[in-house]
Amino acid sequence: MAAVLIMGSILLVLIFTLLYKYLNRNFNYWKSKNVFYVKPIPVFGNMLPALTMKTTLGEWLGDLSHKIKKDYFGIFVFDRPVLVVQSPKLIKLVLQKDFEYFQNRSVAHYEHDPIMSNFMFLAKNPRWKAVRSKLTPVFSTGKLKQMFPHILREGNLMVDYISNFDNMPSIESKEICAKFSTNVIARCAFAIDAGCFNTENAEFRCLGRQLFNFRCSTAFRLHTAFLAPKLATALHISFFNPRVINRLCSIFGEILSSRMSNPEYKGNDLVDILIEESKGKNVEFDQNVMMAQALQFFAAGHETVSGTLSFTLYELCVNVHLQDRLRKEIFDNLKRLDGITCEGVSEMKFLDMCIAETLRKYPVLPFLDRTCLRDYKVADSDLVIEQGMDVYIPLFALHHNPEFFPQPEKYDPERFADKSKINNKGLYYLPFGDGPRICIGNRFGLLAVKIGLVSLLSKYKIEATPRTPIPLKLEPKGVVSQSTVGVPLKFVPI
Ligand code: HEM
Repeated sequence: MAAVLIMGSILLVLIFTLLYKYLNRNFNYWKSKNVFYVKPIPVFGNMLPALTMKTTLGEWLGDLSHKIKKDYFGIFVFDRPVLVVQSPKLIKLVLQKDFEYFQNRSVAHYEHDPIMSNFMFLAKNPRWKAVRSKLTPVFSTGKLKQMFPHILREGNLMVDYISNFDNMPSIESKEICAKFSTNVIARCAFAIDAGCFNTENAEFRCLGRQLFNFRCSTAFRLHTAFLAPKLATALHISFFNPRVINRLCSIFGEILSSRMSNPEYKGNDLVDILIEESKGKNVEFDQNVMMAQALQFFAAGHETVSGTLSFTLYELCVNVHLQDRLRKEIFDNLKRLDGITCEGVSEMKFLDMCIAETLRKYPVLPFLDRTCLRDYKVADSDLVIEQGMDVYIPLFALHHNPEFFPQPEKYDPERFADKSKINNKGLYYLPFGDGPRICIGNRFGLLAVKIGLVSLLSKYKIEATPRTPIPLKLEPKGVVSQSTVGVPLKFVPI
């Protein structure tokens, strides 16, 4: 009996020792490379604050990078060494000049999944390049001009919709912005009416809500895809809820078939381009690739636009003098050009400055990620980024770094009065990323946010209510920047 107990104890100690060694096997990596690093703890590496949902991913990386004032440093995401790059010059090399080494994101890829493997955001080269070059024309200057009246119409519908709540002390403005952005994407990409302002729970809105809600399952999917990409790939943990994806596929499938069977109809939209690309000449561009792009635009477009719009409304109601200044610019412009026009919207400088400042304070993504494709020796440095190493560019931290943006918590559009002063010594302001993988929808997204703001501010004064959170807290379960409690505001007709 005693012998069995002794053997059992030895076995247990052996198992724990092996497990401990296994979990710590990579923790010598940065030391061996002579790179400054943050001391990890077994299993979690440096991830504990973000995993316990005490802080958002952006704030977590921000805390680390503000303490470590170095051009780059090593961290451990669980047991995986990752290089955090925060020198503007080095960021420029990674994103732009030496892009050939850093063409792919480190986020999970889904080769087994015919739709997800073709999502532009997730796709790896060479597939990414083929898809990106075909879809670039969707957002040409000419196409954006054609979209303008559609977006403006949705802006007017949003204003009408809010008039139903004129006497309400507080309404959830993020939800209204999301209805607007969903309608805009549906109209511009698929030439259909999502009907979010007609029906309270229109199907497109419900599906969009499910893609970025705060449920634990959504947080688990998105966090695993970004932070444990190998696990997500190996276990086929889908980036988005498969039920939502299946439903969207069936809706977009119907739209595509109906358009293909009616070739004389031209929507001047994403669907036209997808169909053109798929015509015989390009076997690579099959139904799945088309479907993936439709889904990609829906998923990427609505949360980004609605978030930026609602964060701007929030800051303008907290900083009333800025709201007054912006409204004056809008009124002057509308009076001079006799209404909201495409040229007028692009001329409004203070509008542009406000949105730039919103995107600084609330960047949509907490960090940009790239994987090094082959060993990369950093010029004038001892650093060699090895093949397979993941690189994080801490977007939120850079945007909140007092060295680049003094008093970073202050909402101050004046920072962008002279844009030539921004990113003049490398890259540190990156709301849309940069380089060949820069956001493909950036000009479209900005146009939609601008039209949304001009439509609202020309008709309503926006006020804080007792329910408006001051300061606003970001939701740790969200991978993109989202307020924990939405953005409740009061809209007072002018
Ligand atoms: C305010 C609005 C938006 C913001 C702040 C934003 C931000 C971003 C950021 C930070 C990236 C990563 C860039 C990088 O890694 O360098 C990205 C990528 C992307 N965005 Fe946006 N986005 C916005 C709107 C949109 C819209 C409206 C669409 C489409 C309708 C869109 C489609 C995409 C796609 C497809 C990618 C992946 C591009 C690639 O890998 O080549 N985005 N976006």
